[in-house]
Amino acid sequence: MARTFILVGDHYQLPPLVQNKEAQEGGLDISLFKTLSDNHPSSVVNLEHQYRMCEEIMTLSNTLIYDGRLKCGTAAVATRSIVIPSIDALRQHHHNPRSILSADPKKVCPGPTRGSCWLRDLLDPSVKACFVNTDPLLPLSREALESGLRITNPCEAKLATQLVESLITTGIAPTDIGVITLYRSQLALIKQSLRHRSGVEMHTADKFQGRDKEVVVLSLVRSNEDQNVGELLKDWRRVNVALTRARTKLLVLGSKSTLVGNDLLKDFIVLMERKGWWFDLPAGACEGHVFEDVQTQISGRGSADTKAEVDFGKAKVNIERQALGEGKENKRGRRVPAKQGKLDVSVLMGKRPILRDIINDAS
Ligand SMILES: Nc1ncnc2c1ncn2[C@@H]1O[C@H](COP(=O)(O)OP(=O)(O)OP(=O)(O)O)[C@@H](O)[C@H]1O
Repeated sequence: MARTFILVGDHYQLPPLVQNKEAQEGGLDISLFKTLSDNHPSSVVNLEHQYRMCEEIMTLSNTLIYDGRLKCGTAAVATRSIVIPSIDALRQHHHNPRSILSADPKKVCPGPTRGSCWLRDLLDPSVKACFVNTDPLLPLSREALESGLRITNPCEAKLATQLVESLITTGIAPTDIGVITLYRSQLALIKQSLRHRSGVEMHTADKFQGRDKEVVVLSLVRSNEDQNVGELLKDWRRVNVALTRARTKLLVLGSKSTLVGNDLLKDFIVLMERKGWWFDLPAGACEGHVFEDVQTQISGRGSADTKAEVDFGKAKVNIERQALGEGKENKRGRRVPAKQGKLDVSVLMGKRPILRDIINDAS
């Protein structure tokens, strides 16, 4: 037996998911690492230098979670910023004299000029950490409850898609881009609209743990009148993971008026406002630009293909049907209906909101 052992880890991030009730009651959802850290603080050594995030991005978790203990490993890490090879290419997401004829003149973005084009402003390399407030788009930016169970935010999905498309248009490699969201249903929506962008990694926060990307677009989803941020966002370890995956650019899409309903997220909002790392989207932001594929999926206005005139909600339903096997062909080429089991959600969930969110995440 060894006389000394060293455990390396970070109990400020998510622990393994323990679903078994007996195991939970026996305390197995608390890691050995956390137990030892809490009981023997004098034996803990903090590894303070990090080499992933520029200073602005590090400041978020440093202020909210790590009590200022983090430091950038080198000056180069602290000051790093994204290189956008051809910002002028954003022009191709703007209307030309012909396409403008079929657009709503009140919403059209006139050109990729700083201060008047939200995509240009957010893509600027000087924007390293930014809260992108969706409240000016209300009621369009409200969350939606699919089948009374799955939470999505179609407006945020559209904004995330446009940001990713713009990053790629301006020369960022798809493999340098990550999209993070809390809910699997929201992830399905974004994956559907970015299905042709195979290099972009899109995961829930839980699955992104341990990974990083040059740029991360984070969709927080929740936007409601009750200031209900949901159980997933209430776990500060999940928030910590989500805020620490980007190296040079982190764009957080969310509703200020909803997120201030939770103490930690309120602190986050206050910090972002105080730092000026804040962007209020202009009303009509979703419709001001030209995104061929996105437009056709969401509003059907982008092309003459009438088959594509489906809204985001239906697009999502389609992918879910594929996942269930519905509509697959059998050997004779006939369409076969999906096998469906019925789940009595009210019996399963009772009054347990955390379970509702976990089901959302796992479905
Ligand atoms: N000494 C170093 N010099 C330069 N880069 C480093 C160094 N150590 C780590 N990095 C970089 O920092 C990032 C984070 O490192 P790593 O994934 O090992 O950290 P971690 O503690 O496991 O992170 P997390 O648990 O938050 O995912 C990686 O992109 C890695 O390449």
